[in-house]
Amino acid sequence: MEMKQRCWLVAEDPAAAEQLEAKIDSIGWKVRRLSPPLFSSRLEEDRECGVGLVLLDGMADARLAQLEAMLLESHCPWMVVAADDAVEDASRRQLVATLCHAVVAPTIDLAELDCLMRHALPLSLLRSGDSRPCHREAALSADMAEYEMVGTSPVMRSLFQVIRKVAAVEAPILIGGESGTGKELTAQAIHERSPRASSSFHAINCGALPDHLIQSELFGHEKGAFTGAVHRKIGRIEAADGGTLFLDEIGDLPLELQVNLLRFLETQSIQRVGGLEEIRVDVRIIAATHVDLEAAIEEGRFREDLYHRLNVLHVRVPALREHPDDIEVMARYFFDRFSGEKSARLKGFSREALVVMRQYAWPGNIRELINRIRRAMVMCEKRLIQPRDLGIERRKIVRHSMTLDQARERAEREALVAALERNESRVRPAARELGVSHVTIYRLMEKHDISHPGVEAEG
Ligand SMILES: Nc1ncnc2c1ncn2[C@@H]1O[C@H](COP(=O)(O)OP(=O)(O)OP(=O)(O)O)[C@@H](O)[C@H]1O
Repeated sequence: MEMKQRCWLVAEDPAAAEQLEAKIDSIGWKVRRLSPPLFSSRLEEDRECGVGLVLLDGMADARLAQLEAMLLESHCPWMVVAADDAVEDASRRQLVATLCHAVVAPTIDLAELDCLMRHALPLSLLRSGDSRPCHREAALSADMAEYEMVGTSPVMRSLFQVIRKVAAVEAPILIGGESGTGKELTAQAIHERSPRASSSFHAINCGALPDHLIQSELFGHEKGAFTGAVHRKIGRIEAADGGTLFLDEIGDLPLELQVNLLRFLETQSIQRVGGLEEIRVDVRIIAATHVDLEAAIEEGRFREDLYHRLNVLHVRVPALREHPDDIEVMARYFFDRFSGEKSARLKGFSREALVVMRQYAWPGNIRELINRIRRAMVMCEKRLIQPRDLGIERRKIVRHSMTLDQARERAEREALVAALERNESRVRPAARELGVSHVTIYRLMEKHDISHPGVEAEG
């Protein structure tokens, strides 16, 4: 038997409510009636209701303040059932215009009403701080809860799949991707899924430390090893014993330290600066880079042997512009996350803001998205965030717009990822679906840097 969808029905007049309830029930909805007094806490009585109806005809003026407070707290989209003249009064008009999703006449065709209500349902999930689009599978929401990584597009789903796979093995990992795409978050997610999860995760940014400090920071030093070394210091590698060490901006590691790191990866032991003792340390290294390390090798800035040692497993984190379908979901997620900093009046994003966010190229990726949303939440003086609050002007969008070639590349990548995902990463069925040979699929996977489910082993 099919489960009935549930909806709220708010009405002042019990007889009118009963009549409307019978009609809505006849089109397959289970009605939860709310009769005055209307307190927001009553919305807790049934969290399954995904949409609400308000019968405005016959509602007393004195009730409007209660109704407004309740609608403000509610995550549901609300529809007003009212005759034309019921919304002529200015305060009623204001309430309906700002807090309701639709206005329908009491004489509306029931099939039409059913259709409107069903279409409004997904809004309640989007607004509830639960950034899951309602029709995604449960597995996906579990992914997000696990890593606090938001994303439901094929590329992000494929990233979640890779994270799970590489977490289970012990080898070093190299994470590639532009700045602000979520490389550190990915490393953390891998750690949390790995057998080392109960031990610590240490992160160090190789680009942020002066050259003369990095060595003792990573490997530690003995007392008296150099001027100023008044105590023995345990380095980050040793401190991470049993856990995971995340080395961000690995391309910035000075060449002489690259040798030491390589030695550690080969022997699993370190020597503190000024010490002779070989200390065995059990640490999993995850490195990340936003620069092309192969180019750095060509230029003599990065050791090829270290590159192969680190790049045993490779994970690529996509740029935000490669998964524009996630932008709205992420925007709402961050809006909810920072909602403590906003004015009570601010309710969300205008349609125009959502459109420009989708078109913008996001050179700073998710970090930029977060910063622009936080700023907009402070700057916005209206109920809904506008493009100018985000500081995204049309001009910028045009400048970053794609060429036809870029658009083709993107579409090709997206089609490939989606087909592999639909076929559980099996290449031959994906090839059949896309009407190409399996050799072409392998070529395209290499071209677009898409990991094979087995995760490519190098070095
Ligand atoms: N999928 C995601 N869902 C939610 N938040 C995310 C996601 N990816 C990244 N973030 C957030 O975006 C910000 C930037 O992410 P992170 O620091 O992991 O990026 P990065 O690639 O390591 O950046 P950099 O290259 O500059 O070191 C962080 O606040 C992170 O929590």
